[in-house]
Amino acid sequence: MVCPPLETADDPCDLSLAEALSTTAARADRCVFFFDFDGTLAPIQDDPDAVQLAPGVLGAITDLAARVKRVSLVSARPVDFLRSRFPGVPLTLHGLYGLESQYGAGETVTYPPALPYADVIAELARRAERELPDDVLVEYKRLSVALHYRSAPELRDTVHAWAQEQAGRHGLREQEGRMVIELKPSVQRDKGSVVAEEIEGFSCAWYFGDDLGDLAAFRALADRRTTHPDFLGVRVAVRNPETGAEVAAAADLHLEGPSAVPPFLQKAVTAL
Ligand SMILES: O=P(O)(O)OC[C@H]1O[C@H](O[C@H]2O[C@H](CO)[C@@H](O)[C@H](O)[C@H]2O)[C@H](O)[C@@H](O)[C@@H]1O
Repeated sequence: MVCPPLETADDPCDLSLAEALSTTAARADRCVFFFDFDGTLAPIQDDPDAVQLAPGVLGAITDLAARVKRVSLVSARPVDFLRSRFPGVPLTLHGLYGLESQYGAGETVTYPPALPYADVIAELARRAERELPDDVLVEYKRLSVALHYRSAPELRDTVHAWAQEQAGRHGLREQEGRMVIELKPSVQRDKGSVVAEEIEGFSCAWYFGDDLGDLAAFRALADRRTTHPDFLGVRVAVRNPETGAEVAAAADLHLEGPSAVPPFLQKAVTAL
């Protein structure tokens, strides 16, 4: 565990941040850095389409990508959206919780078991527009649909009940997030399986996340540390008032929001 730099740890740490960075530097060619997108690299806004990177993120991620073996985004956003925010940066992109991926400049590939769900998801998005109150924002993403209640938090129970019923009826999975619930295919693919797959062959990985969907990725790093004691896995929680406590409790290190990520990365790049 890495000692949190921003607060006193309850548990004794067996690795300081300085040691984690020096170990990472020694293994930079076998190290991968993972980042969630919303709430981690970009501040939360009411309108998902309007979201932009926090100042300094583009430069910091570009610099980091030149120093370590791989930088990957692991997000619930579609790959095309992620690419639009990082034009020309050499990243591996995992969108829709890993249901689609783009490796380098290659084509976007879809996780095949999810494809049969495309029609039901499209129909569900249309029904959500008709059946849910106008204040619920329906974000259709080809293989999943996000039902946002950020502008009307009092609708949370209504939205959750609708989602639960539809999930049961169509054999879908629910994924809760920050003022949102998503319906997605019932397949064995999430941020945890993406990370578990990617870290094969690496001896070092960092994961930065802020939301409940990121907990599976944190667990993948912890599991790897259990089976490979020499593996360096660092879980970084980006704090927020919504899901922050649960995510922070599972992390080794805490940052105070997306704006704290670029200065932290620039320090890391200098250390590497
Ligand atoms: O895995 P992520 O990259 O963190 O994506 C999770 C969800 O992020 C977006 O929703 C969240 O951010 C919105 C824009 O700031 C905000 O309005 C919303 O309340 C948040 O839940 C995105 O729109 C969703 O599709 C993602 O599932």
